[in-house]
Amino acid sequence: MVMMPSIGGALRAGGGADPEPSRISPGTSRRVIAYLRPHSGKIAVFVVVAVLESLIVVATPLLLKQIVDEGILKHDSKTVTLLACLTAGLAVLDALLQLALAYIAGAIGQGVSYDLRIRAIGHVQRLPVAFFTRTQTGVLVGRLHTDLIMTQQAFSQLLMAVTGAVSVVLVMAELFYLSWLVALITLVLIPLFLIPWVYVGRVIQRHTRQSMEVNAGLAGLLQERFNVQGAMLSKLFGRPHEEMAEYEDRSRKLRRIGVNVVVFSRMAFIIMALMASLATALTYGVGGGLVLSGTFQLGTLVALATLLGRLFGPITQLSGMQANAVIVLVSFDRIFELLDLKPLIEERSDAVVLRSDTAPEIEFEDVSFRYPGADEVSLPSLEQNVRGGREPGEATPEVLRHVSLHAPAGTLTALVGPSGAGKSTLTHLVSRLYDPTSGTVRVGGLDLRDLSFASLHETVGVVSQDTYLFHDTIRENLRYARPSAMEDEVIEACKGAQIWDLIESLPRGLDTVVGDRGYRLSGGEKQRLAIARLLLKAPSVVVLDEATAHLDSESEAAVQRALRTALRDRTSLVIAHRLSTIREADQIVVIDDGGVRERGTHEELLAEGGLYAELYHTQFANSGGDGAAPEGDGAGPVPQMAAEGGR
Ligand SMILES: Nc1ncnc2c1ncn2[C@@H]1O[C@H](COP(=O)(O)OP(=O)(O)OP(=O)(O)O)[C@@H](O)[C@H]1O
Repeated sequence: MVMMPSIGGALRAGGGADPEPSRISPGTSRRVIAYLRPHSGKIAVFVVVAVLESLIVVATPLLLKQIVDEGILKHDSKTVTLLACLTAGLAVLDALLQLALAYIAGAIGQGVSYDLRIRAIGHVQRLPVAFFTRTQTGVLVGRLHTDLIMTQQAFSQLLMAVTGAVSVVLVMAELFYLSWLVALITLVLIPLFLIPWVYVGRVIQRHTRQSMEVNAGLAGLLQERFNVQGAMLSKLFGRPHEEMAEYEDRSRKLRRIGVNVVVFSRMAFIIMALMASLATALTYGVGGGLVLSGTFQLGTLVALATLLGRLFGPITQLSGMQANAVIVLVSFDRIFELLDLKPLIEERSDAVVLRSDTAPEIEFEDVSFRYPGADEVSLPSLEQNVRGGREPGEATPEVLRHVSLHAPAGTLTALVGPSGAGKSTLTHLVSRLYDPTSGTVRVGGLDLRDLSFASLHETVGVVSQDTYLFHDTIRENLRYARPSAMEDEVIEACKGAQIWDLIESLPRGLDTVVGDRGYRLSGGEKQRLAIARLLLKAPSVVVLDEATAHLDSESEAAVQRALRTALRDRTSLVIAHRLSTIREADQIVVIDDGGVRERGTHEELLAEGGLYAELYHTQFANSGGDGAAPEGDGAGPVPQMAAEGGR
């Protein structure tokens, strides 16, 4: 179209001026169009209705011309009445068509955002845990939620502006039909106003992306600080004035950007309104002279003036189109960026199902591992609150080196070793949170990478040290492991986990809400709930990270009994912090510096006098015991065998 700047061109130009924050990746428009394809039926109806509506827009000035020339000037009241009624009827039809357009535009806009949202959430669900360890939750949520709300609004408005484009074309055609001179003057005038408009569009584009980023960053920060753990940390260690200064700084940025966006958006409208007024004055100036000289009729002048009013209306609407197109493209681009992140852990198309009714053996064969680097799993824009940022191509060290390990079916393997030795990493590989960099992890003789996700989840159950509970009732938290579980099964699991007595004593029993992340429960209670959740799931492989937190002897004994039930007849890999667990283990594997240093039973390893014996004695020496003490209670924690004996 002659009078409209290319939106893509304006965006690219804007990107050139400020490459980082405002650049839209090449191909974004093409990908957006792909999302429109499923809605092509609705779009076709929309275009037909838009054309009909625009035809009404251009028909009215012609009717007015007839009223003046054939009715008023010829004193024909019947023609005046008839044409006036027709004009009114068209105005009503126009209103109804506009309503229909708004409905269809809304349906298309919402439909596209729905598709994009479902795709994006589904994709994020498939991303590896490494992605979540690097990404700031609030920033991610902002991108998936706030951005998409903005997109759907902008998208509907964008479609509405399309009707404006059709009107502009038809109005210009009619202008030429009525007076080529006025039409030419209009055509010359419009580009003069488009120059400042293109500039305004670029500024709006830059500010839109900046505002999305600052908004997401602030949301991320608030989410981090205003959850129970964040709030607690901030109260204990935080510096409220500095933190407040940070919030103020970000809010100030938002305020500045917001003011700029309002001013520049308004400026676009002002330019358009000014153009309309100047063009009308020009029409009456030039056209008035032409009427006086008898070149054209008064009716034509009225029609021209009306038409010009109808031209600048849609152009004004189109000026919003640029800003809306920018919002849509920027938001889509940000979601596409996320969709382009490849999930590192995928289910094979020919994945096999592991029979999980009997406990399988676990085997590590020459496994080495390093955590994936930021470039492989994350996006710099999702780590924006991290001070100092990250280095591109940042290499990560090898955490496990040539680990070979065999845990026979139905046995308990205790993992011990200094802090940072790689024990948790080893267990992460069994639940396939990560895949080894080299070597193979097998469960039941099958490579984990060959298993279907469903059977892997069914087979392997995990109880981590830091129990995570949703802000929901105890019942729902437990049933998360098996939504089909009946009430008596839930109770049975609670009894097995030694937590039923406590639940029964609560006024609301299983309907007690546990609080954000289970904050209303003690450490021991939370771990027992986690064990109940595991029992409900009844996996044949258990990966357990024992709590290191000190429990009183009563909860200590309860957790110990719960564990005994949880581990019975299962193949288990336990990061052991309690002597009783270590002593009950069929084998103890000592991990040190990413490798297996020793393995054997408690007695064998003590007799060997190696690292295990050293850790064991150091620990008891530290706690004032003589090495014989643990025999007595058997349930005492091995206080940071890890930390104190560490490297
Ligand atoms: N998500 C991660 N990304 C990168 N490196 C990690 C990650 N998690 C752990 N590491 C590193 O891997 C090494 C092994 O950590 P791991 O948690 O497996 O040790 P651990 O033996 O379980 O220690 P602890 O007893 O203290 O829990 C450490 O050097 C740690 O810094």
